[in-house]
Amino acid sequence: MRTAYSVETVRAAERELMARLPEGALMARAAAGLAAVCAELLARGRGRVYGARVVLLVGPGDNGGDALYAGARLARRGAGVTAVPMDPERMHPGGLAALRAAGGRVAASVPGRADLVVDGLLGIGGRGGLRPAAAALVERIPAGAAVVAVDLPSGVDADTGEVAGPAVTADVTVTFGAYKPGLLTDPGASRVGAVRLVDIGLDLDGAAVALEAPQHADVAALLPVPTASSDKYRRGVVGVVAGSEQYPGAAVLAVAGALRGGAGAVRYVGPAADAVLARFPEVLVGRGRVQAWVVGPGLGSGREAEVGRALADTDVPVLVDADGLRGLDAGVVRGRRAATLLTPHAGEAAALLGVARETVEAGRLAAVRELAGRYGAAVLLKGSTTLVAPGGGGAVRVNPTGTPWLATAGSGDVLSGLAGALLAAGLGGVDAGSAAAYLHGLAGRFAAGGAPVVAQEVAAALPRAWRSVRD
Ligand SMILES: NC(=O)C1=CN([C@@H]2O[C@H](COP(=O)(O)OP(=O)(O)OC[C@H]3O[C@@H](n4cnc5c(N)ncnc54)[C@H](OP(=O)(O)O)[C@@H]3O)[C@@H](O)[C@H]2O)[C@@H](O)CC1
Ligand SMILES: [K+]
Repeated sequence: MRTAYSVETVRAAERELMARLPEGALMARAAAGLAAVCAELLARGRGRVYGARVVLLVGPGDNGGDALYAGARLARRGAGVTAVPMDPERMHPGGLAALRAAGGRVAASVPGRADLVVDGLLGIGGRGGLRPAAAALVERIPAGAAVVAVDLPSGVDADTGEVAGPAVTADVTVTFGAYKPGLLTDPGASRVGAVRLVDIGLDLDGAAVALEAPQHADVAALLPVPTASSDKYRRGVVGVVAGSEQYPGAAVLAVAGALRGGAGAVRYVGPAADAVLARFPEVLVGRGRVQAWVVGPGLGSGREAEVGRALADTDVPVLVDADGLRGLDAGVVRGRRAATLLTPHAGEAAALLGVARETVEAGRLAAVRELAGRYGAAVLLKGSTTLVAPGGGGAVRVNPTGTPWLATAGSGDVLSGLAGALLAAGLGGVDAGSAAAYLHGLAGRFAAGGAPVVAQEVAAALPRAWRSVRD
């Protein structure tokens, strides 16, 4: 897992380490790592550091201090380094002295041309939207310059990824000690560019993880593999309650996802059986015993009783998606014994929370946590960065795979079927949701290959995604 920690946790680890080290040691480590990445970028872009034009945007705190010390290192290697302060009266004194001693200069405004801009305005001490003095500097970042953010892009909230107003968009973010949730969660995540983690010696073993991003090996360890003694019932039967006369395709796509999710069998319940069977003759039709239900894709309106019936099967895991989420009763969900996984997109999450869609989009992490808490269930919030929160609180999973091409009709139906199959195989709600999102994202990338993709191609690419994870 790639793990991210809250600012509070990082600060506590920092205090503990600082108490054991000489003053300035941590900042020196941070600045050395930052300067190394900057030098690498300059060498890649223009062949050498010597003679490069480097601009430092310098905030009033330690984030600015990191930038100044790194700037001093680049100046010593022959770069022309100009520091532009947000507030000329408040600059890290030691960093400023180091930069000056190395031949760097301070200017009141951002030069019109630069090879590299180092964003040292705000780090984990930033609060709320950028104040005007900071925003004015960000607006003047010269076009064509590579932008390196120090710790995180200024204007991005470290704990939530929220972006209130202007913010830096970086090519590379050099972060210290640990990932911060805001680097992995949109809208912040789309501002960070490539993230480089610099080890400064923080000890976070045993600290509470705020957000975790599974990697191939984590997902491989979760995926069910049939053994010699497996039969179709042991592998899990997933029941799919989906589709309507108006939306028969949703049933076909949810079943397609379920079939490729490792279930022993898929049982379909609903009015689109002909369409499902025409496509997948291996599907069982009609009610019967299942190890998990997927209920909701393409149901249309007026089918609440079917959702209620699935949820009433309290010993069997249930995934509720799309139309199934409408008017979902939190009391019923909380009363279930087996896992429940809710898979809303931002609009559905907003309806459940009684807020505007924009509120969910702007604060995805808060929204998914709130929903999971209210329903006491795992919640998978679909979107540019898919998040999965556990019902009982704790680390939220963020999906690192995926592609914007997946924002296509029916893609969510495939995901539901896939996650349902993993529930049927015995995975818990968070594991099933996050493993499904991971495979679905990879399949989307494979199917798209940089071109538009349709949902059935995503389902068809799922076996390749499984293989790539298990390799
Ligand atoms: N963690 C670690 O182990 C290590 C951390 N290190 C580094 O320290 C950084 C944290 O430094 P930090 O605590 O000094 O805070 P920082 O981010 O510089 O900002 C605070 C200043 O910003 C201001 N300000 C706030 N909000 C604002 C806004 N919206 N718009 C404008 N201004 C705003 C605020 O002003 P005030 O509220 O005081 O008026 C205050 O002056 C961290 O990110 C990393 O880079 C490394 O050196 C070593 C190891
Ligand atoms: K920054």
